[in-house]
Order: sequence, then C-alpha cells, then structure tokens
Amino acid sequence: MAPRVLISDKLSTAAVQIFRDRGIEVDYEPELGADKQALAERIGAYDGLAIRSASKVTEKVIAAADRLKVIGRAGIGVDNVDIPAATRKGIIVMNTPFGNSITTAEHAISLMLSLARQIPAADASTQAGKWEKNRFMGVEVTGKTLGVIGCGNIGSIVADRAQGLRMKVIAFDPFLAPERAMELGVEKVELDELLARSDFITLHTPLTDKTRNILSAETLKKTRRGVRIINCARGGLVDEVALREAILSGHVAGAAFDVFSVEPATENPLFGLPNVVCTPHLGASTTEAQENVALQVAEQMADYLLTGAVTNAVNMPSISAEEAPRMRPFVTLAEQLGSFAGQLTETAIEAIRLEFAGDVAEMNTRALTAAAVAGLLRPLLQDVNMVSAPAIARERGIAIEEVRREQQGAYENYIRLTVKTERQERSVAGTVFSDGRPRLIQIKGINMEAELGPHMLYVTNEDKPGFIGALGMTLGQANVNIATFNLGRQTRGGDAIALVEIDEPLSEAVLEQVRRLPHVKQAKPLAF
Ligand SMILES: NC(=O)c1ccc[n+]([C@@H]2O[C@H](COP(=O)([O-])OP(=O)(O)OC[C@H]3O[C@@H](n4cnc5c(N)ncnc54)[C@H](O)[C@@H]3O)[C@@H](O)[C@H]2O)c1
Ligand SMILES: O=C(O)[C@H](O)COP(=O)(O)O
Repeated sequence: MAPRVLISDKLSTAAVQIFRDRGIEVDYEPELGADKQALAERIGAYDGLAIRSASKVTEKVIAAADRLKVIGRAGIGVDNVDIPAATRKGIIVMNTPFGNSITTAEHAISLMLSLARQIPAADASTQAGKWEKNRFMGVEVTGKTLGVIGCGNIGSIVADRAQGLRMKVIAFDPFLAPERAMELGVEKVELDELLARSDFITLHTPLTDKTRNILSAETLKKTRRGVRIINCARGGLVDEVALREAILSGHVAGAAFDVFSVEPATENPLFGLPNVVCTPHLGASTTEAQENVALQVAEQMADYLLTGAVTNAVNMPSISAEEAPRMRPFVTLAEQLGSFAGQLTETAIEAIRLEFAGDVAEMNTRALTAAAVAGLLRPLLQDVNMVSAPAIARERGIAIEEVRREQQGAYENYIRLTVKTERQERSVAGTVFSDGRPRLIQIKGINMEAELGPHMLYVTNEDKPGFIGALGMTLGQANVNIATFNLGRQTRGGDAIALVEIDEPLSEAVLEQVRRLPHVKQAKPLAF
C-alpha cells in the first residue's frame, strides 16, 4: 500500500508534486493544522505529516496518530511539535535547517532598516496625505554596533549583511567557537557587554528554558538608552510587557517584531506603541525560501517513507540514502541481538554496551545502537522502535555505552551487545557475511554460527553424550520439524548451548518435556 501524507499547513504546492512523483498519496489541507481537534480526528489515516508553524502537533494529536512515521517541518522551528511525545511513539520529526535562513536574515535586516527610518509609519502617514517631513527623523546604521544574540545559521548571515552595511557586529552565543567568530569577523562577548554596547539588538536563538525572556525587565535595564530591538526568531525571547514599559519610558527607541509570545497575535502589549514595527511571522515568507523548504521536506519525508533514509531528524541520527541499503542487514543484526538478549532478560536492565569492530565500526553506529536497544526493549514494551528506544532507555535510567574498534579476529565486522541486569551480565555477538545475512556468532562467550528464524528454541545444557539425540527425538515425537540445529560449548563437558530453528512454535507441553531432559539447564522459545 502506498504511504499517505497529509499537508496540514500552507506549503508550496511543489511539495504535493514531489510526493505524487514518488508514488506517495497526498492530501493538501492548508487550513487543517491550526485546528488541533480536527487534526487529531484526521491524523490516524496518515504515515506522514508535513507542516509549517501553524499546525499544532500536540500530545493529543500524536496519541491519535496510529500509523504516523514521520513529521516533516518545512522550515526550522519545531516548537509547535511535542517532540518527546513523538519520540516516545517512534515518530521521526525532521526539519529543513537551512532552507529559509537567508530569507529570514534578510527579513531581520529589513526590519532593522525599517526601524531606523520609521518606514512603516512614514508610509502610512504619506499615503494618508499628511506629508509629515519633520515628524520622521531617522538614525544611520553605518558605524553603529549591532548585538546579535544567537549567532547560528541565521545570526551569522545577519552579521555578514550588517558588516556590508558597515556596522560593527558583536555576538553573544555560548556555543560560538572563537575561531568561528573570527571567521565571521564578529566580536564574541558576554550578554551584559552586548547589552551595554549595542545600538541595535537582534535575536536569533531558539526558544529554550535558557533563552525565554532573555530580554526581560532586568536585562533591558542594562541596555543603552536609545537601543532598538529586533526579534525575528521566536516569541517569548523578549518579555513584551517589560519592553512596552521600556519603550514608553523612552529608554528603548523602538522595536521590530516578526514573532510574538502568542500567535496568531491579534493583540499584543507592543501594538500601537510609537516606533514599533510588526509583521505577522513573515521571516520565512519568500517565494524562494518556501520553494526550498517545501521541496526539501517532501524529498526528506519521501526518502524516509520509501527507503528508510533519515535526513535532518531532530530525534534520530541521520542515515543517508546511500547508507540506508548498506546498513539494512546491520540494522537487522543489531535488532536481532537486542531481541535475543531482551527475550532472555527477566530482571531490570541497568546498562547496555554495544561494541562495533571492523567495517561496521565505520558506519552510523548511533543508529545501530538505537536498533539494538529497540530490539532489546521490544519484548518488554512492545511499541518501541529505533526512534523511541534510546529515549525510553534514558527515561528508565538504563546507561548506554558505545565502543568502536578496528577489526579483531576472523570476522570483517562484528557487533557485540552486553546487557547488565541486577543479577548478571549477558553478551551476544553477531556478524553480517558477504551474502548480506546476519548470523549470531557468540552467545555468553560460546562460539557458534546461527541464522535466526521466526521460531527458535534456545537450550542451555551440560555438554554430555546423548543430549542431542534426546532433544531431536523429543521434537520429532512431537511432530516438530527442525530447520537448523546449531551447537556450541564452553569446554569439553562444560556449559553448552543449542539454538534450534523449528518450523512452528512449541507447545508448552513439549517445552516442558525438553526442560525435563537430562543435562538441560534452561529451555526457552524465542521469536524473531
Ligand atoms: N521569523 C521566522 O519566520 C523564522 C524563520 C526561520 C527561523 N526562525 C527562528 O530563528 C531562530 C534561529 O534559527 P537558526 O536557523 O539560526 O538556528 P541555529 O540553531 O542555527 O542558531 C541558533 C543559535 O542560538 C545559539 N544559542 C542557543 N542557546 C543560546 C543562549 N542561551 N544564548 C545565546 N545563544 C544561544 C546557538 O548556539 C546557535 O548558534 C530559531 O528560533 C528559528 O526557529 C524564525
Ligand atoms: O522556524 C521557522 O522556519 C520559521 O518560524 C518559519 O515559520 P513558517 O514556516 O510558519 O513561516
């Protein structure tokens, strides 16, 4: 069945075409996403949801999204998506982190110049027939200091364009490397220094617990008198009531806002103040940017739905289109190792260690670890996949360690999973041969070479004569056909393992007979 995608926001119709060209059914309903209730009622029928900022993908919407695999944000900010809820449900959330950066940076510069010359008010007055030449006195930007809060993709483009306007640019961004600041020609400063020195301040951070109200009543007091403030990033970065006071008191000379703490903003503390310029979240709204983000998000979502390639996901490591087919058998192996260990684990898991050696150590091991953890947790939790597994493990306090090393021993590639519970440590290892089929090669330190089938019987026993015959006889008498029979032992006469593939699941009665055979320590059915 072809995957189905819902576009619930106003995306360029280029996205619709891409989905159709790639054989994906698509419904384009640009007004739907703003209505949470309507979105929750409809979402159950779709594998993909493509959005911008108007769609509110709440926990309730996600709870109703029974077959949803991917949410694609045609743009940057994903604060309208409940990412923890999506992750827990195994839904990938992806965005297009660069497609609208230039456009948004240009909007910030446009707002800064509009503010410096009061262009919107002058325009309104002129078109009203007033010709108020003496009312509108502007300021030059040349030689002025622009303080950039958040110097990432957009902030650094703004810095570059501002330097073209001959401004001095200073930036506050704890994650900005000094070399990068040097490359950008930007002076890296602390927030207080930025506040004290800037003639214009422009914000370009995401909204986080640290950045919420980064410009508050307290920090606004530290700004220069006559400062002008531009927010083209996210509502909530500036305390709008405190800014209103600062404008009314004359301390702040003006503000230009594209984003507001409540959107759509039909009323706001800043509305109606002198020298305040507002636009309705237009930062990304150019033909070029909208075409970019729509094409990109549709390609990314189609890649994921059709091939498993993951690009620009915010809750899952990337897997490129080239990597996806090469990684597939290793993902299967990692899941099988996890599932094998998970089915044998009966007490709480404390820690998991994944060791990757040889070729596989060069691959995207974070994704393979996620697959192994998903396999491990699935017998315990059912609804878990590569997206949700690491987050669920973290929530449960399970430590995950990943080790990569060069090839050791005979196998070109090797993955070993060790699970530590409160009672014991159990490890299982596997490889993928050149035929592309995964094999288990070591269980609890015992070597063997087994391919896993849908129904397996795992037996641990003492290595004593007669056991193999007795097991074969028991299964035969119960009319259970053996597909493969794999054996391994620690030492002669020591601990041994039999891993038997059978054509159908064992009844509890036959299992009990196996458990009662001489030398058997444990017998457990496994399903893959
Ligand atoms: N108005 C619009 O239409 C529009 C369009 C695109 C993006 N945006 C918004 O613009 C913002 C920036 O986007 P971007 O693509 O440049 O993101 P980015 O991730 O490339 O850059 C964000 C920068 O903020 C910095 N940062 C994080 N926490 C900080 C803190 N506490 N103090 C100072 N700096 C901090 C990061 O180190 C990073 O360099 C986002 O909020 C995005 O949603 C708005
Ligand atoms: O984060 C973004 O990309 C911007 O806020 C743009 O939002 P929009 O796509 O809803 O215009």
